[in-house]
Amino acid sequence: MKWTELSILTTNEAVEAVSNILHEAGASGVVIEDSKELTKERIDQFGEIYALNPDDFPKNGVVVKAYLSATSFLAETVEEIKLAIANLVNFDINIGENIVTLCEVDEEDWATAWKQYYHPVKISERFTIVPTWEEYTPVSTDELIIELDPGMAFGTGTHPTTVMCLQALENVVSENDAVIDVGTGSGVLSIGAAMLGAKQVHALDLDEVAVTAARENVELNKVDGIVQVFHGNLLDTVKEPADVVVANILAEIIVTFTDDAYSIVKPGGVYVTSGIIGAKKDEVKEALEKSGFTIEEVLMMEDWVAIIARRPQ
Ligand SMILES: C[S@@+](CC[C@H](N)C(=O)[O-])C[C@H]1O[C@@H](n2cnc3c(N)ncnc32)[C@H](O)[C@@H]1O
Repeated sequence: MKWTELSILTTNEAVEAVSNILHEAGASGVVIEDSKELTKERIDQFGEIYALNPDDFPKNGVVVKAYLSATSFLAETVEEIKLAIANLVNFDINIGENIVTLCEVDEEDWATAWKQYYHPVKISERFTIVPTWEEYTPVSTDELIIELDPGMAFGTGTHPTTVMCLQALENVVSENDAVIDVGTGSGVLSIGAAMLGAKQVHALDLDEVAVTAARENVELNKVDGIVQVFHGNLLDTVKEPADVVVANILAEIIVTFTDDAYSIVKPGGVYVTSGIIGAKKDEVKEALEKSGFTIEEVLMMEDWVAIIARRPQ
């Protein structure tokens, strides 16, 4: 299958907004190439500094690449994207040079394009995420290793929202808990919950590609006796209450089902939400409180927020 790669040369300031526009326009994946990445010092678990190839990065600014299926209404979609990006200046966002280029790529090329940026990374007190194609030896005995091949599903495990969700799960999942993971993507949060001792995890996603990727990753991490992956829309098909529910989707979606989440979280249980950009924090907090949750903690990483809320006893 052919895909169209849309490259936008923009600024650091605009990168989240541009990525959101691309996601909303139906892009099946976004790759960010930041000129600053080249000068950042990176040290892996063993103290080795690894080098990146300068040819993969822009000289200045940030290139955001999105992949659109050739079957979509490409010309219209590209025009809408250009317009939405140009409109960002009305919100005082500097969009820099805003050079937009298009090229055609094979599925195989984009499915593997991001692999060069993806290495083992310790993302919390206990979790290290290891791509399936990398060798890794645990540093300590209580380290929990999640092996992942996200394929075309969201969830390399290293996005700030995923990292915050895993950190939150580390604190709230207890032995034998029942957990629900809404929008499981690569399955990373469900696998994490199972490794933390959950006795059953119900993972679901609207995207069939994610369902397949999550099932493969669940098997790879040998938690298939605990995690079951389903195709489904939000909590529509979930009947069993859970001790912990996690949803790393978008703020706009989270606010639409806080009542359903309240009904499915057991009294005293926890609801972890993320996928929330800083500007939407209060809107999500209000929706959660209106449904009856008590906000326990708000985590922040870069411009992203995760909220830990509890259903009172
Ligand atoms: C930001 S990704 C999070 C993936 C993963 N949980 C993580 O933390 O890395 C959001 C996921 O939610 C899924 N999603 C979006 N809308 C949904 C809906 N209405 N019902 C179920 N899943 C949905 C998307 O397909 C995507 O896989």
